[in-house]
Order: sequence, then C-alpha cells, then structure tokens
Amino acid sequence: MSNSIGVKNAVKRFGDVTVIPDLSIEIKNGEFFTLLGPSGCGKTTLLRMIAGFNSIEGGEFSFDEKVINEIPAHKRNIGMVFQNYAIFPHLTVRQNVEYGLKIRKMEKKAMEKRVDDILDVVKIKEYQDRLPEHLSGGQQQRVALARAIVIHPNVLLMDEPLSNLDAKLRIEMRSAIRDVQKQVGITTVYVTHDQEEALAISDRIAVMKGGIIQQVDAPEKIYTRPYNVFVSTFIGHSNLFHGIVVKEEDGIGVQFMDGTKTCLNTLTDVTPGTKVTVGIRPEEFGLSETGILARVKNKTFLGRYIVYELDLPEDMILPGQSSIEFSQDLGQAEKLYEVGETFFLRPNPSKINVFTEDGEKSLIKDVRWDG
Ligand SMILES: Nc1ncnc2c1ncn2[C@@H]1O[C@H](COP(=O)(O)OP(=O)(O)OP(=O)(O)O)[C@@H](O)[C@H]1O
Repeated sequence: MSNSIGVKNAVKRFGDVTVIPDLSIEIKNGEFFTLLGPSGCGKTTLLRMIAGFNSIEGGEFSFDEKVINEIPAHKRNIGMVFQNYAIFPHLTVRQNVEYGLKIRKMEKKAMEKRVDDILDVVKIKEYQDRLPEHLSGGQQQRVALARAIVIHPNVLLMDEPLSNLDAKLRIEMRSAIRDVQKQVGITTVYVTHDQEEALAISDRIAVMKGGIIQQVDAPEKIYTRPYNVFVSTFIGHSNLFHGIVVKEEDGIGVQFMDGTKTCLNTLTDVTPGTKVTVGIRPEEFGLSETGILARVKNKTFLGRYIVYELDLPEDMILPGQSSIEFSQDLGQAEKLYEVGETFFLRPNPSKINVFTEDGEKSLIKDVRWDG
C-alpha cells in the first residue's frame, strides 16, 4: 500500500530565484523521514513538489520507482496534515474522517469499518460525535491525522503539524503521531524547524540549508557525527575550537591552541600539520588534573543538569563564540562549581568531531552525507 519516494536532481525556481538547485533523496517504504532546517531553506517547497502543488523545474520525482512528475496532485493519493488543521468545522469528528471515503464512493459497510478502525488507532473514538470547536488543539490534530490516513494514501506528508500546540502537547502529540505512523506503516515526510522534534520522531533526518541537503542520517548519527559545522551547530550545541593534526607515539591526534593534545583513532587519514575545526558537545567533556584550563563565567541550573558558560583563552575558539558550554549531569557530578572557579577539561576522544578548517566536511571515519 505505502510507497517509497525518489527525488532525483530536483530543481525549483520561483521567477529568477533558485530555491532548490539540485536535490536528490531516496525515502524508503514505511520510513518516517524528516526535512529539518532553518526558515526559508526550502522544506515546504520540496514537500509541495512531492505533493504536486508546486511546478518542477528539473529532475524526477517517483513513487515506488514510477515517475509522478506529470501526475496532478489529486491523483497522487497523498495524505496531508498541515499546521492549521484543515478540518471542516460544520462536520462531526466522524463525518470529517468519513469525508474522503464518501468522495471515493466507498461502500457503506466497508467505510464504517475503516472509519471505526482509524478512530481507534488515532484514539478519538470517544469524540466521534463532537464538532471540532468542542475539541482541544491536540484532538483536532488527531482528527486531521485520521482524515489523512483513512484514505490509505501512498504517502503521508506533514508540514509543521504541531507548531500551533503548546510545548507539553507538542511532546504528547509527537509520540502519538509516531505511534500511529508505525502502526499503519505509512511512508511519511515530515517538515519541521524544531530540531528536538526531528530527533525524537524520525527514522532518518535530512538537514537542509539554502535548498541543499547537508546530511541524511538517523537522529543519533546526525547528533553524534554531524557531517559539517552547520549541522553540528544547528542540531544541539557544539563548541568549536581551532586545532591542528599531530602525530604522536600512540597515534594521530588533535592539538588545541593551548598545547593540549588528544589522541583520536576515529580520524581519517589526515596529514599532520593540517589545520582543523574541532567540535565538542557540552556533555562530552570530563574534568581532569590537566587539560584545557577553563574558568566559570556563568552557570544555569536546569534541573537534571547544570550548564556552565566557560571562559577560555580567546585564540582557542572560533570567532563568534565568546565562551564555551559545558554541561554537568547532576546525578554524576562529584562537585558543583561557582562563578570564578577554574578547572581542567578533557574532551572525550571517541566523541570529538573534527572538520576541515572551513567547517565544510567531517574528517571522522564513516561520516557520510547519506548514511
Ligand atoms: N510561491 C513562492 N513564490 C516566491 N518565492 C517563494 C514561494 N514559496 C516559497 N518561496 C521562497 O522559497 C524559499 C523557501 O521557502 P520554503 O517555504 O520552502 O521554506 P521553509 O524551509 O519551509 O521555511 P519555513 O520553515 O519558514 O516554512 C524562501 O526563500 C521563500 O521565500
């Protein structure tokens, strides 16, 4: 029932402006695939091309290898969910869900069964006779989801479906969407600019910038092994250091500008002496007797952990950062620190990310554009 989606060398222009220069992706059947990126990077544009709402200036779109470029939107058998729920206010929940099947002239008994099943899956059966105005935002979004999947679409496309909901409901609804998607097993393309949501919900994520895909990978891989500095800073926080590749007795490593060295067996074959950019997550430092000397500039208590802003010698870190972030898990911390205190940091060698000096490409083994 569900389809794979292929996009080959897609081009999108609005007038003279090229929004997507040349984009290719393969989305597997049954996969939950997220397009993530800053505002204006072309996520919605790409989704609308898949749906058939946008013209295609170049390239090939396919469902299960069958080219769909010339198939109009209403014949692509797509389920869509938007941020504004797009449900009919004058119809009850059940009538809303039935609507797409009635249009398709489905036989009454089969339709009743189909609707009953979907109302169960999406957990809205108890509200089936209510009008949308008597539902909460989350419940309305469940109705929109039920409406989209009841027609057994080839693919489900969702554009920022949770952005109108408050923070708590967003978290509840993202696991509801994920559960329903897995239960129904439908290929889903999901657009968001919320990185936490993308990490929580997706099988794979495509990170986009300026209409160009920066990395396609599973959430864990995107977070731990970003392909470039943009991905490492767009998703989570990354402290960026100047570094130089050095050869030590026990292998190749990276030296920071204060002379601290860290041996890495994860590096690709890089010539010693090469200048690099080093990315380290706030939680990937340990405290040590020696290492990078840091002074607490500020601290923020966040319940489960504490985030320290640390002062370091200026020439160690990339311009644009006035300090670095270090987070200490409260459950593990032996000692907490006050503003003004100093200590030595040791980055965890297996978690350090090393990029070309310009930040364009990872120098860690097995980090690819497409995982
Ligand atoms: N119909 C249009 N005419 C002209 N330019 C457009 C049109 N639709 C989108 N654009 C432009 O294309 C670029 C990509 O827009 P798009 O809506 O795809 O971005 P997005 O990544 O979905 O951003 P957001 O998260 O803000 O929705 C933007 O610069 C936008 O101004």
